[in-house]
Amino acid sequence: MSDAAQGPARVPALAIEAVSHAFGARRALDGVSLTVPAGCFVALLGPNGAGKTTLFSLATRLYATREGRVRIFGHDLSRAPSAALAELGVVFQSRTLDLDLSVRQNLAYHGALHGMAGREVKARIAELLALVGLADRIDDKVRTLSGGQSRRVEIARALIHRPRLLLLDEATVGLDLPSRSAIVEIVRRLVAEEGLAVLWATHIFDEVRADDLIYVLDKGRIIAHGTAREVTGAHLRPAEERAPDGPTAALEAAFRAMTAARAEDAA
Ligand SMILES: Nc1ncnc2c1ncn2[C@@H]1O[C@H](COP(=O)(O)OP(=O)(O)OP(=O)(O)O)[C@@H](O)[C@H]1O
Repeated sequence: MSDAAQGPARVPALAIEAVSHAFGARRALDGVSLTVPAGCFVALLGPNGAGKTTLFSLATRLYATREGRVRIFGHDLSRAPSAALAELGVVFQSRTLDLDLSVRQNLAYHGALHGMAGREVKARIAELLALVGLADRIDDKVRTLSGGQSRRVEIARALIHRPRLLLLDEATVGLDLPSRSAIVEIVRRLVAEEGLAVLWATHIFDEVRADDLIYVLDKGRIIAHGTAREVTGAHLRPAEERAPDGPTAALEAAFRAMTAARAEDAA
């Protein structure tokens, strides 16, 4: 029996197993394994150059997986790419909306690419724009939107075909605090209310909550995983863990300690 046939409760939304990737002699990912359970928010934390975007490029089949395996709701991305990709929505790090088209046109184009019928696309656009709080901007050109608003349109676009897994690569980078909070809030609501599974790549610690599952990626390797609370506890002495600045500062301190220890080992 294939993994996809075992029933939704047991099959993870995303299962990355022992994936490696090299650009020439540079090994960007080295035996990375990571699981996003169905209906869960998982954060992928890593500094610049850790390999987050490379991992996303493999999980979206932008790059072929040569070493290891990627499965989306049990569908092997190499062997059954259509079934796997039908379950997947992606918000890439760089902006990809057409600035001279309206919000509606950008979304409708994407719906057509997924083979959705016109009436279905129209209803889905209305539903999604209400969800991201942009119903009143439907006929405005994307050029007239703020950075945070365009990001929200990109989230709506990624969800147009009703995927059950959403990958976001540093979706809040370059945004001010209120815009960042609004986006994190929308994504967390989708997880809580719609049962969406999310892999949220970031290097911003205050976007992670103590109960979130996190994976810490550094120089192409997963160096810690568990809940943020567990990872913080495992890598900090108790006095630091009780830092007055709270869990964000504790997580950041734990992260610095882990990556610094690896840098010393490598020296
Ligand atoms: N197309 C490429 N050609 C050569 N090397 C690359 C390429 N893309 C990434 N790399 C290298 O692979 C490593 C991982 O890069 P990647 O972009 O995946 O990291 P990242 O965690 O997404 O970083 P950032 O947060 O800065 O986007 C880096 O050393 C980078 O220089």
